[in-house]
Amino acid sequence: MSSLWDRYQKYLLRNEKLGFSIDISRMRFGDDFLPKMEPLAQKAFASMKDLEAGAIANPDEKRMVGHYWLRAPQLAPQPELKAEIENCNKSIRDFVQQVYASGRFTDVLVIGIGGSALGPQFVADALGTDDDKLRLHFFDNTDPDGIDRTLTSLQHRLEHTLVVVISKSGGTPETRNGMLEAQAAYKKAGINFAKNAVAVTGADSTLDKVALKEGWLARFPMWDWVGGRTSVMSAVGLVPLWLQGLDMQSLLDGAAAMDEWTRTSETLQNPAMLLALMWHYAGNGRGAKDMVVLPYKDRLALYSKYLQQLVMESLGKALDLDGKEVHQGIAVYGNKGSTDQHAYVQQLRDGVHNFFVTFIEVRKDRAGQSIEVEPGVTSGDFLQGFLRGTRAALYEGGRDSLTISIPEVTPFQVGALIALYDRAVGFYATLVNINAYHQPGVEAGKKAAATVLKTLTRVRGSLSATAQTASQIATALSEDPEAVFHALNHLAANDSRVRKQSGGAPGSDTFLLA
Ligand SMILES: O=P(O)(O)OC[C@H]1O[C@](O)(CO)[C@@H](O)[C@@H]1O
Repeated sequence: MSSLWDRYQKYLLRNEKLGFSIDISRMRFGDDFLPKMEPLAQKAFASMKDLEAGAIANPDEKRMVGHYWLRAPQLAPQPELKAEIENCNKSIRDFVQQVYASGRFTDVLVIGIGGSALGPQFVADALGTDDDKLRLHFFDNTDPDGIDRTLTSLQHRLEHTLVVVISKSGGTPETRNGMLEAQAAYKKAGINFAKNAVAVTGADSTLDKVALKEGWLARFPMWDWVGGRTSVMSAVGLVPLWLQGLDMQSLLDGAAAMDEWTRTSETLQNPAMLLALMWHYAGNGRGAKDMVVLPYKDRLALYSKYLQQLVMESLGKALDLDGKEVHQGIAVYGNKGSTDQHAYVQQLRDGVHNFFVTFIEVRKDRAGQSIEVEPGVTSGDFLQGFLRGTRAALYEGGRDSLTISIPEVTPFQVGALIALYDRAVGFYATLVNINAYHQPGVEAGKKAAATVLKTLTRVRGSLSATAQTASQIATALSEDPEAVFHALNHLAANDSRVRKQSGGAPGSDTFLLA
């Protein structure tokens, strides 16, 4: 094999205009890999072209997949769609201006989950500053304590807090609960919730109807041709992030520029295709290796979490497009370098070899000048040293990595990063023949949760002043004793009337109403 320097130069792809580069030289694919994959890569380019032209690229749900049009409305397949996107963005801008002009608000509470929270959370954290126009907070769970923490931090500013409830389906229980909890807090404080609330949701969804009926401040659309995990450039991200005061036009422009670059069907010139091919190489097209995402920049720490949903919800599928059982997917985890060096990098270097790393390098250290922490050396030099050092150490240990470099964390670059992975995921899905745009598996957990809630209600109703074991209640209700036992424990921990008497073992514990 030629020297690493030669391999680096051969497999480094740069875009001078975007300041972006991707280095796949530390992935140990052989010379025959790319030629072997070329027919599949061409197939992926062709299906992406069809997708962007408005094909039903999500066959199960019979939907188009249009997140690329959000940053280039002129590419939408129908003029009405182009107009819808443009009108929506204009109405968001106008609304944001009205909010600023009113001087009523200091904070924004975003309520959403999954794709209706992760994008806004990542971008808000990556680009936020102390000069933000409005400060963002999130309810992204149905955890009562998490909700209380956020509400407590907002308690003296509730009147000046705009609530943005985001749910594409408009029926996600966690989000509905968050909304009800917020409504209750506003009511308790004597504030008119509707006059502080905004909805981002599908037309005629349950949430949409509530917002309409209660006369909320504003409603913005979420279209069925935008998936939750690729929705940050729709109203889902634009409403909260524009309110925060971020330059969302630059973010859209960065994504559009990356989209343009990644439309080339020249494999070696296409960074999204190189990513998809490297994932395929690393995991043998079966997801055999986990994707460890290591951005060396605090501002990008949530990117790993954002990518976790994008990649795992898109690629983790039981069936392929021909209905064959394949159980595809790639596990994604990561936080940030060099912090993770003091957490799990030991295992990456020496332990089980079940991963490949994606380093993300941000070339510019900071806005101002750096002090020297050692003669002639800055903190940023150290960060660079740890990145390059870890990359080299992993390679020496036989572990593969790829490196993405960006000049700095700006709205434009963040938009470009998001768009790069949007397309890489789409390409990979074609390489392994799956639908990246549905999530049938999530339904199973939702259905099971509904069953648990039903059991909980029945168990609550069956409690009396007489002490009973879980098995006794289960027999009376024809329920599973373990499910009943968990319900009883939950009730005992949260309902002061429910008493638990320990019998030394789950089967002997008794429960009664005090
Ligand atoms: O925006 P919604 O409809 O509330 O959904 C939230 C999230 O729930 C899921 O449907 C399933 O987890 C995600 O795909 C989605 O991003």
